[in-house]
Amino acid sequence: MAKETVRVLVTGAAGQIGYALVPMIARGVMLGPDQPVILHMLDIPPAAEALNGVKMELVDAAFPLLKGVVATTDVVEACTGVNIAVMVGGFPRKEGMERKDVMSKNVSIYRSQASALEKHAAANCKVLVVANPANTNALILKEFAPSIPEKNITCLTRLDHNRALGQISERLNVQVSDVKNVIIWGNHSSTQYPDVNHATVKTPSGEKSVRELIKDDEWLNAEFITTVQQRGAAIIKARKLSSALSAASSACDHIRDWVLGTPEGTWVSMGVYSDGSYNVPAGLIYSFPVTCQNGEWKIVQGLHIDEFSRKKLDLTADELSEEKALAYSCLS
Ligand SMILES: NC(=O)c1ccc[n+]([C@@H]2O[C@H](COP(=O)([O-])OP(=O)(O)OC[C@H]3O[C@@H](n4cnc5c(N)ncnc54)[C@H](O)[C@@H]3O)[C@@H](O)[C@H]2O)c1
Ligand SMILES: O=C(O)C[C@H](O)C(=O)O
Repeated sequence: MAKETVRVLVTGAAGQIGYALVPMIARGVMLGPDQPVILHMLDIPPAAEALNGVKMELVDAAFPLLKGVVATTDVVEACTGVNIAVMVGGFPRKEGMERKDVMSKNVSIYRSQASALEKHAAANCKVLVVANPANTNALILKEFAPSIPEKNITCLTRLDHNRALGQISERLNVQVSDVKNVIIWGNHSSTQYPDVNHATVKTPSGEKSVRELIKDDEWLNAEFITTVQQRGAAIIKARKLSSALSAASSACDHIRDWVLGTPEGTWVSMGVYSDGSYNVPAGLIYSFPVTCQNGEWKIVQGLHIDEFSRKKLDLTADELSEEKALAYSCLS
């Protein structure tokens, strides 16, 4: 029997991540090759013409799974009936702007879009915030959409997770698909902690720990961590634009695993509402290792955290607490 069509919202759809993301969704990369979709694309009035151009291209590409396209600058129309919301739209930092200026603009965007989602999205809509500061935008969205269950509001750290897998695979000269169970803890920022202490690689003689195979703790505890933390900045330096295809692909990975489940024995990283696991303060959107089943994520419990890791988990939590305070000060 054909599956019921799913409505997927992409905000900021005329931007560069949007341009990479919408064809992936229309091709079934996000929800599977048998899942029909209707795309809802939102942008702001100055981008309306470009947004219409993206819609024209979607029509021209004749995607068999794409059952309709709503391209609009009206947030209510965009949010109505959506089952999945990927929030990419936001205000980027410009020359001469203070961090607080950007935070205050995004806080007000996420506050109003939270209300629209709460009122008009389908029941049980799953939300992924991509736009920076991703964790804090997601937290504001949660605060202003109190009737959306907190477990339904997440932010993207899967790109950082995938970057960590990529670095390990390059270093060991193994297939990236044979590396698993890295963890990104904390904020999608340069304080994030990419942790390989539980990561493994599939080898002809069985699964081996990444530390055992790399045999270079100095590299793993320093250069590897900063490379992953700074990868976004390195892409901006190289492309003069921030990451887009990898961000779009990772957003698809995030939603696919959330909806369709993580493979047995594998976890992924997602920014989720902290319940105090691993002594991370409750009430932050913090990236944890999670497994997903039946459309629900669960934080992986019981992993040993050594002293080195503890400091890093706390540092990125402190930054998130500061961002939260800054966001609240913008609201008052
Ligand atoms: N979490 C991650 O891993 C990750 C990775 C890459 C980029 N990002 C962030 O994603 C965001 C988007 O990046 P991009 O390169 O696509 O930027 P972009 O500037 O190309 O696109 C952003 C789009 O958002 C639109 N927009 C602005 N305000 C809006 C609003 N109120 N409602 C709807 N749309 C609005 C803009 O008009 C623009 O089309 C940025 O904040 C970027 O820093 C996050
Ligand atoms: O680093 C950035 O500012 C862009 C984005 O968040 C990324 O990680 O590529």
